[in-house]
Amino acid sequence: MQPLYRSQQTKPIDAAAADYLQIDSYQLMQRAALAVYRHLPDCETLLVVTGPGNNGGDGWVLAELARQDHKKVLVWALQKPATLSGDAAKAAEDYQGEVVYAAPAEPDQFDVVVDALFGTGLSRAPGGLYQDAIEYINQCQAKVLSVDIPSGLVGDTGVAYIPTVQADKTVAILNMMPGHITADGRDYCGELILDRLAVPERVYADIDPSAYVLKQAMLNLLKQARKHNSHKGSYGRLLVAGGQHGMLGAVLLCGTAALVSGAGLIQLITTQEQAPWVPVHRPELMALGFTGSEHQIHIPPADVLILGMGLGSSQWSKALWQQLMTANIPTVLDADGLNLLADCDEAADSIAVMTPHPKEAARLLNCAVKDIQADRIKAVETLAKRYQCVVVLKGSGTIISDGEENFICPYGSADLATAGTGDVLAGMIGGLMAQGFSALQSAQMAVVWHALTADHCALGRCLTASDLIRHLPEVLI
Ligand SMILES: NC(=O)C1=CN([C@@H]2O[C@H](COP(=O)(O)OP(=O)(O)OC[C@H]3O[C@@H](n4cnc5c(N)ncnc54)[C@H](OP(=O)(O)O)[C@@H]3O)[C@@H](O)[C@H]2O)[C@@H](O)CC1
Ligand SMILES: Nc1ncnc2c1ncn2[C@@H]1O[C@H](COP(=O)(O)OP(=O)(O)O)[C@@H](O)[C@H]1O
Ligand SMILES: [K+]
Repeated sequence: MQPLYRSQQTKPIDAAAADYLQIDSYQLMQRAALAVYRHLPDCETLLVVTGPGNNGGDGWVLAELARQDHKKVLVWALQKPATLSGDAAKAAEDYQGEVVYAAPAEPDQFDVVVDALFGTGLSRAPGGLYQDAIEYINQCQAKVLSVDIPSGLVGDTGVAYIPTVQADKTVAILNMMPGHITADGRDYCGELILDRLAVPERVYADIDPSAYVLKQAMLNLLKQARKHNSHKGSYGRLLVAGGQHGMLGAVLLCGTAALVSGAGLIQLITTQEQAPWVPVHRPELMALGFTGSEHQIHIPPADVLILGMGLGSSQWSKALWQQLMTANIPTVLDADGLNLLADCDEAADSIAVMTPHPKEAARLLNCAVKDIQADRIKAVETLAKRYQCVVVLKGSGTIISDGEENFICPYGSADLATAGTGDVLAGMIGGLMAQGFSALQSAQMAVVWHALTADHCALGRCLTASDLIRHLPEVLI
């Protein structure tokens, strides 16, 4: 799996790469700039906007390459060459073309704008001249190519400062960062290309990544899952509990998704009044009614429990939650199941996977949603360590953690931002666990499958949860 590194880790990576290639850091910068130059869209005229560090250095080198390639190039230097240091100073010195120190008039004279303002060294929100430059770039009609990462986007977290360069294409050099694909990342990078400068991954094998990128190939495991000589009992017994009065849909979506994901036998637990309606909506699903606090539920044998979708927070909800959480069944905890957990101090040993969206994660960690989004990896890791389970932090660039390693999903889109798609995801995770996949594998495969289904449908508008379930099998063909 493709590793993702934090900004602090990029210096040792650069050093290891230079060492492997037996070149110095300036030659590495030249290679980086050439790599980016090769990904430049077809153009005659380009503006290269350079900043104070080595990202700017890449820009100066690229500008000279373009000049030698007979393009009409203009460098807009936010920092005067005399005040640059190290490789960036050398790069500026080697540039033989035209330079300006203020915003060029007629921004539409350029076919392409190269954003070489900030890379991994961004340390705060761009202000003053830098803010003006980013706003200028964003107003240009030209195609925008960002060197390494769009300026203003924080590589470690994917938080986009206001303003951040809105790139059409981003060429990441040597390594990718979590911020390229989680939180705001995918809204700013445009087409994302990684150029490893022909340095094999093993060269930085001793540098621990911050996370890994999940891959479509994970789903191959699913295609091999069914033996000829098997029966429904081979694919597990699953309980799906939730759906207080008026919320039957949540458990129905979850149970149906588990069914389509291949679980053998599925039983829904909902209110006494709603239970008879379950097979009317979906004949393959069995149902059990829970009347309330006085009712000691007879819990059927089960390999996995999915708890919380539409569960609510009433007395009925709490009583059902309490009984099921102490039933010692490996549990996928979602939605209100998580909110009830946030309200109690009890240990919850049976939780195998939890699937919070940022608001649910914020309740569990007793902080604000913006604190979760400010560092999604830290949040998911903290939850995984605290609850000793696999945690799936949903949203753009869903992150999975088992407390040891983190995995980010590069697929999916805001087409999934619609009621009930989270219930579907919980059902898929539980459905895969019932078939014998580990909690981590199930979370990884379900997240990828769920997101790829949205990409496969590519509606560019809301994908309803029911349609999502209907299209799931198409991704496995
Ligand atoms: N090392 C190598 O061998 C290679 C590196 N490569 C390239 O180098 C890039 C990393 O370079 P880098 O470390 O110099 O960081 P970079 O992002 O250019 O800027 C840091 C400067 O910006 C400043 N600054 C930060 N935020 C600011 C703000 N809001 N407003 C104003 N200023 C702000 C910051 O100042 P400070 O925070 O110290 O005050 C510092 O002066 C990397 O992304 C890749 O493109 C490739 O060529 C491959 C070989
Ligand atoms: N912008 C987005 N990009 C990618 N996936 C998204 C986006 N918005 C929502 N999703 C996905 O859609 C699902 C929504 O889940 P959730 O918020 O729990 O909804 P619900 O509770 O209504 O089922 C999650 O899997 C989430 O990752
Ligand atoms: K940049």
